[in-house]
Amino acid sequence: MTTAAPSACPVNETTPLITFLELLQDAAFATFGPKNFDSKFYIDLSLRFSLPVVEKAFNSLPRSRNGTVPLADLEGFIAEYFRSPGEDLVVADLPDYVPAEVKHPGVRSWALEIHALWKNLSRGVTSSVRDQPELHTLLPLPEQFVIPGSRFREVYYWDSYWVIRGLLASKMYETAKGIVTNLIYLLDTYGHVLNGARVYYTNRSQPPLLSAMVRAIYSRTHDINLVKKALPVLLKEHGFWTSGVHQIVVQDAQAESHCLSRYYAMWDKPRPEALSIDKEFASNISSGAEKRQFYREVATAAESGWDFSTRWMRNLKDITTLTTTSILPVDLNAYILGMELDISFLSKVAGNHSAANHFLEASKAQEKAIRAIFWNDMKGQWFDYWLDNHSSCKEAQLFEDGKQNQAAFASNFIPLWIEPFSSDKKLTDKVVSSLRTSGLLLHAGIATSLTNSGQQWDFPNGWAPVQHMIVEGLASSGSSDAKSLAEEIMIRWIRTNYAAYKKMGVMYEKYDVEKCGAYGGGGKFVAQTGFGWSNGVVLAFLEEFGWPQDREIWCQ
Ligand SMILES: OC[C@H]1O[C@H](O[C@H]2O[C@H](CO)[C@@H](O)[C@H](O)[C@H]2O)[C@H](O)[C@@H](O)[C@@H]1O
Repeated sequence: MTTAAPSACPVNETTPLITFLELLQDAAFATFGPKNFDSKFYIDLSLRFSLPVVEKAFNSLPRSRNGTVPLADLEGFIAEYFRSPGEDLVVADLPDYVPAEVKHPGVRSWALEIHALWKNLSRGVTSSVRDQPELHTLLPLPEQFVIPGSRFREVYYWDSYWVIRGLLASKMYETAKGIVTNLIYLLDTYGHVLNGARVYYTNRSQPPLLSAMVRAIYSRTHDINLVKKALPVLLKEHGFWTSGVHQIVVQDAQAESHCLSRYYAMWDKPRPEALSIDKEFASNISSGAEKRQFYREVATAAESGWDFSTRWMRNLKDITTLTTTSILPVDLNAYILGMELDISFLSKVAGNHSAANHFLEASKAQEKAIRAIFWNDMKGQWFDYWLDNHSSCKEAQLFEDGKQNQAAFASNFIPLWIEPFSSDKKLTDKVVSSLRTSGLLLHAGIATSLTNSGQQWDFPNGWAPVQHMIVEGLASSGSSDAKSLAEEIMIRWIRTNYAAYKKMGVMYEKYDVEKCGAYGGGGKFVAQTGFGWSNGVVLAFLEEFGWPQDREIWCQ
């Protein structure tokens, strides 16, 4: 799969296998109907025979005029010509897995069960994926990895940050390094770290946290070889996010220009892993060009990790008004600032002082840009900045106050995770009182937004990984008020999760939002233990904050 020549609106080419699996999906959707239909199941199938052989058999299936195939014929065809999703993965051995020591008696069994879940979630690819990649949508990663779980059977980019933090808490350093090696491989091969390790994810990335992973591992292991291996590709990644279609220049009121970044997927068709949903979303859009633009906005929202949220919608009730490419997101730009500081730190460790200085300077410019364009001193938050629709990276935009989106989102507080902001006590105090009055603090933790839209990245859901970044920012700041807010939030969240565990057990699949009275405001507030990145957050929390023994939160 190669990227088309640079153009105003780049689109990656698709592959013959994806095109064929989409046709199969269409036939399956027509035949089996929409109930319980999951596009991802079909796009994750692997072929038992070469594509021409499978296509020939598919084309000779009997069909009605509306595309349905007799049920038995389609089921028989799928069983004969495909391997089920997941069959091209093997459960991996984890040589560095050791039973954890947990001293606190109240939570020992919970912690040990979560720790043991690494064994359930570790995978490697089969030799067929390496030898015959054309039969698989799974990509041939060189090392073992940890998957989120459930229908997500591949490694994900930003999930891996919290997986790694959890693995470090579990002292599984080699497994953590293996994941980074895989992401380096993807970055080297495709020019960016993919959303996930599947052919259909090559057209976009996800929130860029690779440098944070490398730094977290280095701080534990002092593995200089990992740093040296990572640095050249981290430079590549920095270039990916700060140039071309990702970069927008905004000129502030003092006529100073700031370079900021946006999400921008190189795709303008339905997502192959969500084909039926995306086609349904777009069914009322009649113009071909508008449809293509809409599909790009959808894929770009997926790149943001926040798929989907009213954060990206001009009309909160209408998904077709997604306008993700026309928004400069606070969190993305905070992560890029973090990346620059990490690269500077890692370059220094590797003895490259000129690169260290260069990235320190870059970070100062990025920090200044974040303060100039996103920070709102009256409100004590950083707000996403809305561009005019279809803004190109060519013309500089003139800053206007009214273009800050003042709706409350958890992402408005992400810059606190990055040191230049958390170390600014005056600013942190302002942010703390703004967070306290934002309405986002609920019984079980921080909600992602205040709009109950039914989207998974909106109220009343709260996502542990995002929440934990804010909590870490608060905890690391010099403000005692911020530290006590961090503890307050974590205690609410961990208490809810522990109560859920006591009621329903540790596995993600067992959780049932309706049945678990302890959730207090949305299923996603639970740790989702059994799910990769949530396990990581729980273990990182336990390691970082210790067990708050005096609070009696473990006795419910
Ligand atoms: O299949 C639909 C979408 O699923 C992914 O998004 C969600 O799960 C990811 C894995 O845990 C997570 O990283 C993301 O934040 C979630 O919204 C996938 O990343 C999307 O690209 C995909 O279209």
